[in-house]
Amino acid sequence: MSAGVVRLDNVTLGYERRPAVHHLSGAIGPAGALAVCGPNGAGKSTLLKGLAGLLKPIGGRILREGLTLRDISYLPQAAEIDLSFPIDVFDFVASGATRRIGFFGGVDRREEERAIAAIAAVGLEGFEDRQIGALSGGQTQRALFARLIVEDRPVVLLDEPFGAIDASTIDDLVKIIARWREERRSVVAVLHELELARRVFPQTLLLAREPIFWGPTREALSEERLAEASRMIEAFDREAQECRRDETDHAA
Ligand SMILES: Nc1ncnc2c1ncn2[C@@H]1O[C@H](COP(=O)(O)OP(=O)(O)OP(=O)(O)O)[C@@H](O)[C@H]1O
Repeated sequence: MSAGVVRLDNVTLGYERRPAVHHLSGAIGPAGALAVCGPNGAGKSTLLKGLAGLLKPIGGRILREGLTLRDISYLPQAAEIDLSFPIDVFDFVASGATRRIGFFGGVDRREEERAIAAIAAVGLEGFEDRQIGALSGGQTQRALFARLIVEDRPVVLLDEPFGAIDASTIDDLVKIIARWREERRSVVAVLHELELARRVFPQTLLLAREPIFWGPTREALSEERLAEASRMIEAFDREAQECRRDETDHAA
């Protein structure tokens, strides 16, 4: 699978016209593997939402060359995913085929086999009938990855896929990412685990509301650049606090 390219041209993303990330230019793919790192509040999740088409740029352009939004899988942060509805693991994983079979289409033998293979690939055999809401955090993440396998799209966006899961689950899911890379998909992952970024992703974007560095991971995650990112965010937070104080003063 040869993915197209997602190109960012001086992109600003934000909420209600308030910028959260700006001056971002670069390209992802084909078959790219990019870690997005940076302190809390750096704009990493905002960027992923922009790449997924959930947030329109308030400046600049995001171009999807040789791709449509339907070619992009997006796994939000765990806290944003509601898994309280009644569905078992098999049906949940098989629902990744919706784009191919439609909302009301039945899962045929071929799709059934895909779901079975995906469940095996993430190590969830034996859990097919378990309600999705009754899985542990690590098992849930495995099920979410299995659904991404069934989705079978050329670009995969992962927001903090390894938060609060144990080392053996991380190892298994890293293997899935390695397989996606062998299949020449593009993978973009927001990561707080810098060692994993160094191990798995050749390219890293270090973000602190604006790009600190976008390039080889070892260079992006140098001590100096990480310190610079922390300083930028601290300065930004200080400024924001002062602005809020101003607003309160004016209101008083
Ligand atoms: N829905 C929203 N409405 C308004 N502001 C938002 C919204 N989501 C995020 N923000 C703001 O945008 C900025 C960037 O947030 P974002 O969640 O993208 O950062 P992050 O790097 O992913 O942080 P973390 O590592 O803590 O998950 C923050 O100041 C945040 O408060």
